[in-house]
Amino acid sequence: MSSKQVLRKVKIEGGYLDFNAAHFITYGGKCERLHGHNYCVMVEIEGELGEDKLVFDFTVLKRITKDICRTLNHRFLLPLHNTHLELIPTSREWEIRFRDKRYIFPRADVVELPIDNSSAERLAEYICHELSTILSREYDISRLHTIMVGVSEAPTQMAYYQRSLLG
Ligand SMILES: Nc1nc2c(c(=O)[nH]1)N=C([C@H](O)[C@H](O)COP(=O)(O)OP(=O)(O)OP(=O)(O)O)CN2
Repeated sequence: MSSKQVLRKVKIEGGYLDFNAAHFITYGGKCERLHGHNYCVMVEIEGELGEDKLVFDFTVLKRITKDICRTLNHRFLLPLHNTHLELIPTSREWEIRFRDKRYIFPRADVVELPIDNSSAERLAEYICHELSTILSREYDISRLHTIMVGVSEAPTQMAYYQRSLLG
């Protein structure tokens, strides 16, 4: 076979790569009503074949992605850096204010995310960063070029985030 560099892609999607969560986003000067989605996650990795003729093991990729989904499942997705919201933490609760609206959530029901809005775009970016961190810490990713995460709120709407894994 030719020794030319060939870029291949692996993708995981479906199965238990999902999480059910509550959220609202702020946009256009407004704050949505609290609602939930059955979010689905997909991951694509581009890279070169390794010795075992795999780009990256599906089984491992699914396990890590499922673990990340589990941290978001059955939680309120709190965007810690949303400047349109006033966030007031107490030892047991998170109080969230937007103008005259006020929510109080038990801390145990909240996942605190280092993002500025819980849009599908930012959730895809967050999951992609978490995944990349774990992959680069625990696996040889020298043959991998890019990683992309997609997050869908519903079958009709999905957002993607892609980043390089090189260097
Ligand atoms: N690019 C994006 N646009 C929107 C996002 C997003 O994350 N990225 N999110 C929302 C809202 O959070 C909302 O959850 C979705 O709103 P919408 O599709 O209008 O409403 P439904 O889920 O109820 O869907 P129906 O098709 O109306 O049943 C908005 N935009």
